[in-house]
Amino acid sequence: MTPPIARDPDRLRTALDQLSGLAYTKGHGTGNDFVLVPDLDGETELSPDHVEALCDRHLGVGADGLIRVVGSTHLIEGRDLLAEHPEATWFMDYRNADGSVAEMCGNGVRVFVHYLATRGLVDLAPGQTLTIGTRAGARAVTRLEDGYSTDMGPWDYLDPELAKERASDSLVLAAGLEDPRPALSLSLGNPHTVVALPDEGDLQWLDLTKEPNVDPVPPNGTNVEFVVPADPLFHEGVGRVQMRVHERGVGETQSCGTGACAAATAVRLWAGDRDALQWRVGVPGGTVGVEFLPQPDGSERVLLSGPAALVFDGTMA
Ligand SMILES: N[C@@H](CCC[C@H](N)C(=O)O)C(=O)O
Repeated sequence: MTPPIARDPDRLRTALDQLSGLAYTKGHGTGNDFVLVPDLDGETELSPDHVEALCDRHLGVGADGLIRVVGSTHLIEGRDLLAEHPEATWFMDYRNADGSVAEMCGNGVRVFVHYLATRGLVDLAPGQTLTIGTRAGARAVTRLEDGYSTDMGPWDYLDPELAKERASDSLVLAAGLEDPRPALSLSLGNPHTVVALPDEGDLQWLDLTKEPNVDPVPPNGTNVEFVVPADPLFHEGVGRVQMRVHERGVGETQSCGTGACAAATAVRLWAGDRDALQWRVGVPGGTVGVEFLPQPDGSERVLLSGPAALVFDGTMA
């Protein structure tokens, strides 16, 4: 991640000048906010500088990430996916605020589908499901009365060799913690490293303006989730976790959907309770639901549910 002090305002201003006339929509899922750029026919080239400038909270629109709304036939990753999933005709081209590409965004996928549904680009009534393309593969998103539920695919250990029989595979030190703490790295299509803290006081006092130190750092970097399991952990059969997150390519965000799935997965593994299928994960921007669906081959698919909102439309001056 680029340290704020290294920001180059001239480079970002130049990038913004090149985007004059660009239409966008601002949206969010539990406070994880995005600039959505409709590019239905794949005609808009967005460089890392363009993305960084649009996401800049001082010079641009401001967001944790950018989502290009594009037909799957208009990018290589989309065309590759269409061969196996011809129904995935829309592609969520997601980028982090620093301009880097990420495989998946759990909150973004709901906001993306909400955009398609409310702008009349797809017909999607509550109860109906739409499959969309992402760099982590096809994802089925079901519209609910009050939000969306996404089949995020199976969770996995980031490094199955290292982690399978162990509760942790790395150490994480963050500003506000006295000592490095054990952590477990998981994949939800993108990489996550989950760290448990003893209580909510520890969570509140973390300073996530600085990037946490992960040792060893996974090959493609990682999002870091700090979690506090509720006490008692279960209420009416639902597991409860509070979380803060430092996202790869962004910094601290109000919420991270894939991160919430990783947090529930790690806490469930640590609790040793594979029968606990329903979880609620509290984040600074709200609450999301996580459900595990055991599969005949022993894997478990993860369902993520939560709200999606569009806030305003704009055009770059
Ligand atoms: N906020 C997202 C995750 C976005 C990508 C992440 N920063 C990465 O680089 O993997 C979510 O809701 O999942």
